[in-house]
Amino acid sequence: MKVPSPPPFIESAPADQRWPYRAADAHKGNFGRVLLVGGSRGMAGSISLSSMAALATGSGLVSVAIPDRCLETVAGFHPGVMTIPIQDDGVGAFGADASVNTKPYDVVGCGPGMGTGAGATALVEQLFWQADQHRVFDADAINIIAKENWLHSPALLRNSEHRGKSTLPLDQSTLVLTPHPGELARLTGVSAKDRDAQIEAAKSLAERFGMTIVVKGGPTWVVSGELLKTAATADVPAQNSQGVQVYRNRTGNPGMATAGSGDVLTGVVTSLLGQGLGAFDAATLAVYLHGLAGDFAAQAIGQASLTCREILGHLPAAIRAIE
Ligand SMILES: NC(=O)C1=CN([C@@H]2O[C@H](COP(=O)(O)OP(=O)(O)OC[C@H]3O[C@@H](n4cnc5c(N)ncnc54)[C@H](O)[C@@H]3O)[C@@H](O)[C@H]2O)[C@@H](O)CC1
Ligand SMILES: Nc1ncnc2c1ncn2[C@@H]1O[C@H](COP(=O)(O)OP(=O)(O)O)[C@@H](O)[C@H]1O
Ligand SMILES: [Mg+2]
Repeated sequence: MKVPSPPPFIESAPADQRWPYRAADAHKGNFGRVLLVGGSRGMAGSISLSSMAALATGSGLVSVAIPDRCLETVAGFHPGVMTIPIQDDGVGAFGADASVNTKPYDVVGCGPGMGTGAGATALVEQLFWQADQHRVFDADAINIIAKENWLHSPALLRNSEHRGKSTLPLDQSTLVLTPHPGELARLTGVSAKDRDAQIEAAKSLAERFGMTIVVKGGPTWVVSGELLKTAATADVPAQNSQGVQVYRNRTGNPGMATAGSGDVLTGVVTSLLGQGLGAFDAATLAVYLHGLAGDFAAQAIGQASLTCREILGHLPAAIRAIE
């Protein structure tokens, strides 16, 4: 099989034509069963924002797995979101033996507001292994990978022996990471002040593991090794010299530098993966749409007053603009 050549650097949004089509006889099962994992007492809003963003961008069914003590809080945000209580450590974080059944879902988004304690670490480790399923890791899921040094010493994964494997699956083409510059600095060791070096470090990870990385900021970049690893699963090995796919987003504004705005993005990326887009397509369309919603929100109320609520509230207008 011929290894696909990487697309050229994409300057403008390629996203406009790619909104998932809705057939006349469609039902909710056609648009993705989404699971979001995260939250803790004090940061229940984060994962709730992700869940509402998933619903607002077309997901058919959205469930949120949260520490038991947060269930009523999260359930109160949106009546369309289902909640799954997970073992609690007694004070509103995931308990040390926390685990989650991901089988019924098409995609899992994980990380916002979950902290980096024992239970959160156990959940992220579980999900890290499940490379046969699309996953989005944000915030504390990324912080945990960095803290545990799993990308650089995958054998450190504590459950390795139980799974009969000694190292992390090197094909992580189903994984999307959405770090802000602080999280990317923890993951790569490259300072958040050196944007160019951060993007290069993200490209190296994308190339090595096939993963897709959304390097958030103004502007946001998406780098992806998805095609390389997809090619590697056929009858030829990955030819990493082919390079990674790179996209620079052109929507968004500094008004989006406000708490919870990244949590909304996590929900949008997860939603689009659940609707059948590949990792690179889902990530690029999500950042484009999220930025456009932020631009509409800024037009409506100004950058200073912009909050995560307004980004969420303008997602429908952003979708209408690109449909
Ligand atoms: N409503 C909620 O419950 C919210 C919960 N959140 C959660 O709060 C926890 C901590 O996340 P935070 O992101 O606040 O904290 P972090 O400590 O991860 O990030 C903040 C630090 O990262 C660096 N940083 C971030 N963006 C940067 C940029 N654009 N350029 C340079 N440096 C940058 C800065 O050093 C900054 O002090 C996570 O679990 C997160 O999901 C946040 O998502 C905010 C909303
Ligand atoms: N100056 C900026 N210009 C454009 N977008 C920005 C800017 N600052 C932040 N954003 C966007 O806002 C979001 C912030 O994400 P993050 O820091 O994870 O927020 P939180 O964790 O509070 O939800 C990202 O999508 C990022 O691209
Ligand atoms: Mg964040």
